[in-house]
Amino acid sequence: MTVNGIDDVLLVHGGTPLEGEIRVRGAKNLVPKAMVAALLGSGPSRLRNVPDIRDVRVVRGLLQLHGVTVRPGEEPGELVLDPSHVESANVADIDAHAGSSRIPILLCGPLLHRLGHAFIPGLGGCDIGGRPVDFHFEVLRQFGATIEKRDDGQYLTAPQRLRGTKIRLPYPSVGATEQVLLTAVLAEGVTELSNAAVEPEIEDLICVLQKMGAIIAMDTDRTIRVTGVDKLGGYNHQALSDRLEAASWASAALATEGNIYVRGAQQRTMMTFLNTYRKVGGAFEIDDEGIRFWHPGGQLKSIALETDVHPGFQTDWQQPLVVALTQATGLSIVHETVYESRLGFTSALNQMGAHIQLYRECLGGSDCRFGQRNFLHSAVVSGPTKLQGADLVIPDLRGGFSYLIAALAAQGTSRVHGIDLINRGYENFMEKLVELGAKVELPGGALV
Ligand SMILES: CC(=O)N[C@H]1[C@@H](OP(=O)(O)OP(=O)(O)OC[C@H]2O[C@@H](n3ccc(=O)[nH]c3=O)[C@H](O)[C@@H]2O)O[C@H](CO)[C@@H](O)[C@@H]1O
Ligand SMILES: C=C(OP(=O)(O)O)C(=O)O
Repeated sequence: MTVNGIDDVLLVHGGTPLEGEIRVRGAKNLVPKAMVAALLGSGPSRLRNVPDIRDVRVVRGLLQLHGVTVRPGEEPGELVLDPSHVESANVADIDAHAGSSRIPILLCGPLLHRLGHAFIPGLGGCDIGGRPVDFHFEVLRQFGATIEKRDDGQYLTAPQRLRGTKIRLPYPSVGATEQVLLTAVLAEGVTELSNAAVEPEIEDLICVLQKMGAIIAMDTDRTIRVTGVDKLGGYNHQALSDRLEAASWASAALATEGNIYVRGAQQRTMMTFLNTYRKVGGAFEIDDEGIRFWHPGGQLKSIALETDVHPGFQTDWQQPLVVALTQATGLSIVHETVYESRLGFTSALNQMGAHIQLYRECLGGSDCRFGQRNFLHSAVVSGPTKLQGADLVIPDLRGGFSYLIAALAAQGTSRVHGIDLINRGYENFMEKLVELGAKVELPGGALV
């Protein structure tokens, strides 16, 4: 594997606890959506705390193709997005963005409002399940859009102004909820969405839209009501920080017996993770600027863990924490209920010496959509096990970070292939590793 002609591999010499301080910035799962929201405004928007990750670069390119001017603002990490010239956009090169991320589908509503038509190329994102987008197209149809599937993507049109509607999602999908929000705000009349996702990144997107002039009410029962308005302005917003990246570093501290202060980590968005971390035996201390995570010594404890929609245990926290669970005493149970194929990454951990057995049954509590359907979506992790360095090929974003953690916790040297994928959602991760004292090398002995 090469990226720009350079071997896409990192040598990791394990066995050193990660110690020090790193900073997380705006959330990968909020910032690109807030950038898309800027398309809805009649004037420029300012987004602060933007991380330098590939998913942000992809959306920036997509918006520029559609005529949005995107430029750095006055402070570091600030973007100014001006959608004044969207009507004259030239989107001939949009195919270049096929397979790049999941965000293009969220352009549907804004483009239908602005142009009356949209073209959405094939989507990317992590290969952790089928990841259909049927809910998205169904809700767009309900708003009044027509959708035509062609070989190169989906063509959408809105013959008239989109109309508010009443929608119930079959599952509280994050993306489909965002699709409804970004479409309903400028639709005619009221939209009522039930069984909505209520992740903190969705609340933050609602804050962005409200700043633009939208009228959105959230009930306690997963119902969101949007009263459409005729026009929205720009926004000025500080993006919520990345609770998923923060939890990855917390898991790294635990698995390597280290101590990491994560500047930017927020208690409010990480409560469920923090409870689980404490049950496993991890220690943390919260202050106004961030959270310190560390291994307090002694044995870690096995737990039963089930991923779920918010406020449950977020699925993107699962893979990094599983590496720490290989170091806990006894049998841990992990039931993945959000993605049917998010445990495949464990086979490489077994090659390193872990004992993780996968099951088709729903283990550890409730039945989920994947029970009795032949998906290996439950795991039993027995520990503690000593890990040995190995040759690892990164399968997906969080799986990739998990392999880095495993390699850092292992004895000996690992070659981790495909590391560029991690740049999709972790800002400057190699520099951060070095700051934390990790012994990592690029091929040929180059220092990171
Ligand atoms: C860029 C981004 O924000 N990604 C996040 C987002 O992904 P994303 O928005 O893609 O995830 P969803 O919440 O939509 O998916 C949840 C489940 O719903 C299913 N589904 C979804 C849509 C649909 O039309 N049909 C359907 O069946 C999916 O296959 C999956 O099983 O939320 C996930 C759940 O918190 C996170 O893991 C991802 O990190
Ligand atoms: C699954 C993830 O992201 P995406 O939806 O962008 O693939 C993730 O961030 O772990």
